[in-house]
Amino acid sequence: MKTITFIGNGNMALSIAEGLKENYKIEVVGRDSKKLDAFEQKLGLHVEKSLLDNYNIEQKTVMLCVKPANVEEVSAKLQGKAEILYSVLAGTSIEKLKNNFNTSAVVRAMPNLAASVGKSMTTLTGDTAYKEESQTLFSSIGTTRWLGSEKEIDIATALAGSGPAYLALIAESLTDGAVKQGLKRDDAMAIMRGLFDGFGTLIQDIHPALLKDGVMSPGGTTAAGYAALEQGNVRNACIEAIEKAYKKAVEL
Ligand SMILES: NC(=O)C1=CN([C@@H]2O[C@H](COP(=O)(O)OP(=O)(O)OC[C@H]3O[C@@H](n4cnc5c(N)ncnc54)[C@H](O)[C@@H]3O)[C@@H](O)[C@H]2O)C=CC1
Ligand SMILES: O=C(O)[C@@H]1CCC=N1
Repeated sequence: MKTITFIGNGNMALSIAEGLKENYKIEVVGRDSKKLDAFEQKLGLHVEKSLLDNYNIEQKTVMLCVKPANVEEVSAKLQGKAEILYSVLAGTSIEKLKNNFNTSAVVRAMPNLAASVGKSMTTLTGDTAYKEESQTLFSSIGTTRWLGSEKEIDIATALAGSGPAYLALIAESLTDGAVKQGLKRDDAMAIMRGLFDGFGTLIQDIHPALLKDGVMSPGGTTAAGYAALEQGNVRNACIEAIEKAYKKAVEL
């Protein structure tokens, strides 16, 4: 069994480790032994746990899962040269990773929160020698797509990395709208969840514009609601959300 060494033991590390644990041996490296114990407990199987100080990454397959601002501090504590460094850090360039970490190869990955339910949309880019291995690794937490440049993965970060938060805003506000009109909160929540479940399947095979055409009856309810969304500039707000998130990724 190949070993994957997680550096960082937060939400993303745990979600990815959940997907990998059947087929890979997991090691985890962090700052706090209590948090490492909690990670092991949540994962539900024995993992090799180590503290960060002077940890040796020689020839290891590393999964870097700390925050972008921690790169300098974390890399300074490591020894040895990794075989490959997978980084899930938003907006952190391969050049910056290579300048800080001693590693033969780097692949950037951008999963999303759905990794925790095995349905992440993960984009990948970096050393093409690891294209296949990275796709195999990350397909254990959902769907993968290899991209040809770091600019593209920064845009994909805005779309699919941050996307669950945008859809959550839509989900919450539509539910609030139904409550405002008099639907009970628990009924509104259950109906919203059913809506997203069905929509998630439908959108796999149909263009969004055609889906909309299929729902909208002449002079009907959908046309009335849809016009209100257009009046509220929701389309433009979505386009701007991607622009702002992409620019932030470039800044990080
Ligand atoms: N949460 C999400 O939906 C997504 C997050 N990401 C990326 O995943 C990375 C981790 O995010 P989360 O797991 O959500 O955050 P988290 O806060 O749950 O985990 C961060 C980890 O970094 C460790 N850490 C923090 N400061 C440190 C330091 N100075 N030295 C050593 N370790 C330190 C923490 O102990 C923790 O284990 C981020 O870089 C983020 O850009 C990528 C895709 C989606
Ligand atoms: O908000 C963030 O910066 C991270 C990257 C994508 C999702 N969460």
